[in-house]
Amino acid sequence: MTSGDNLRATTGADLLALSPVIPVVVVDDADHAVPLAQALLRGGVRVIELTLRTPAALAAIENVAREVPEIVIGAGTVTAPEHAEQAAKAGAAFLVTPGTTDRVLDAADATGLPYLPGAATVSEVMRLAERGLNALKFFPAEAAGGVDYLKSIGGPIPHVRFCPTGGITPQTAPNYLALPNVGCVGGSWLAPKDALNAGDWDRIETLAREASQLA
Ligand SMILES: O=C(O)C(=O)C[C@H](O)[C@H](O)COP(=O)(O)O
Repeated sequence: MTSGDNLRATTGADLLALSPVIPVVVVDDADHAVPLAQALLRGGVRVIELTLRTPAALAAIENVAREVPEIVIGAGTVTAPEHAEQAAKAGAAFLVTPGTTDRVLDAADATGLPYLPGAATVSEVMRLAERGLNALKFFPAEAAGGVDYLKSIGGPIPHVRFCPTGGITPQTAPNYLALPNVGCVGGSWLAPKDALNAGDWDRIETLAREASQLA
């Protein structure tokens, strides 16, 4: 990973080091993506995960990759093999999956991009580690057992590190970030739907600034 304006991630471990919080964003309007990315950057957050949950997502990724090169743009909600290729074509610099299947992993590998595969159980974590994947998304973090669960995984499997995501808040994030096997957390709270729809970029900048200072 390099720093400054060329901040990039080449491995899963790099992805965990980009920011204390990876904003997980659902965009309904591709035109929101560029001002959103700019607001996150002003707030000190240099990474964004745009979920492939909406028809606007791929165009949104394309817009950010083209117009805001200073931010590291990733595609989330990669739940099918074809999503990986589509996201890479749109300009995504990394991929995130909520869970894993062999076909999705193969497709993610084929893009050559770094990615965070999702896992929620010890066996899933072990299977991914066998494949050499040691930087994972822990999803759904709160529902699957939260901080205590992750702490327990760190006993037998200390070399795997996580980006827990799902149900995390600005209040609970520091508890996760204090664990040695957590590199960052993911959260949608940085880009609330009402702020996006209202074009309230100042609010998003403020939320980003607060998140970037969590450690
Ligand atoms: O879409 C995906 O790929 C997911 O895996 C789910 C998201 O990461 C969470 O929905 C974000 O969770 P919240 O911060 O609780 O809103």
